[in-house]
Amino acid sequence: MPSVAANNFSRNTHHHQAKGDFFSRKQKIEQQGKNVPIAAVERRLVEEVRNNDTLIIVGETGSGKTTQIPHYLFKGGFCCDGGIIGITQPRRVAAITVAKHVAEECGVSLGQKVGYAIGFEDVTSGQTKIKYMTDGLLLREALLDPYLSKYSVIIVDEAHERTIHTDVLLGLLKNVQKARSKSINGVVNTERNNNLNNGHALEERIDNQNDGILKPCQAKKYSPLKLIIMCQFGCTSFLRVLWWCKSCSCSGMTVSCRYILHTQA
Ligand SMILES: Nc1ncnc2c1ncn2[C@@H]1O[C@H](COP(=O)(O)OP(=O)(O)OP(=O)(O)O)[C@@H](O)[C@H]1O
Repeated sequence: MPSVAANNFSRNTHHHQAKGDFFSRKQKIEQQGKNVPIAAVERRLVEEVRNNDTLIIVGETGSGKTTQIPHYLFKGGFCCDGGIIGITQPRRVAAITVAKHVAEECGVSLGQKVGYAIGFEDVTSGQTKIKYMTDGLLLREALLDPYLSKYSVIIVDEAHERTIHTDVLLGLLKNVQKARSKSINGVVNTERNNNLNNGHALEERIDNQNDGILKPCQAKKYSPLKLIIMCQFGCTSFLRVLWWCKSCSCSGMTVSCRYILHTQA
């Protein structure tokens, strides 16, 4: 029969081994987050979001768009005014697994700084700043809160999949963005828009024809909504119809991520 001392020794060894495993896994995950190609353009990316209300990000699969960009924006101060960063996924399982992975990478419990919401399952709290969800869920939220007022940034991921929810969401978000912008300025800032779009007024004309779905709120002022659409290479033509875009490449990357920039919807 093993002695008490031997039992204690074995328990301590197990405890230290588990602790060691935990820290080496944590280190590995943190390292993984730093090694993705998109990490090379973190500062540039945050700057682009700061300067543009709508950004279309095109990058290869695995370059780190889904897991890293929300965190970069959080660090860049996009939640400072109390707003949160919402990221939509076409599939429930993706929303859950990515949220778990990002929470682990940030070293927080799921449901605190990083959470997810799908169907009737809501793993978020008052502290949640990065929220992964299905695109259908965000559409449902828009029925209750048409201005999506709790979001400072909304990221539509996997837009190239063109699910009905994603397509409807893109149209809706464009309207929300415009209404929120009007609630502050009275008008959409077309001067900046047109300058950065090389003077193209086409989009503004199309918008005026479709105006009236969501009227700008007279009584309340909303902060501008930053909108980021993420998709894979070669799938942006439908977005160019919805938004008049100019494009620019980001140099110095090991795996290319192209940014197609747009100013304001
Ligand atoms: N749930 C997860 N579990 C473990 N590792 C993950 C998970 N999600 C992402 N990763 C890791 O993070 C890296 C970046 O993935 P991420 O999903 O951010 O890339 P992406 O550019 O958004 O790709 P995609 O366009 O396919 O969504 C991956 O290479 C993978 O190693």
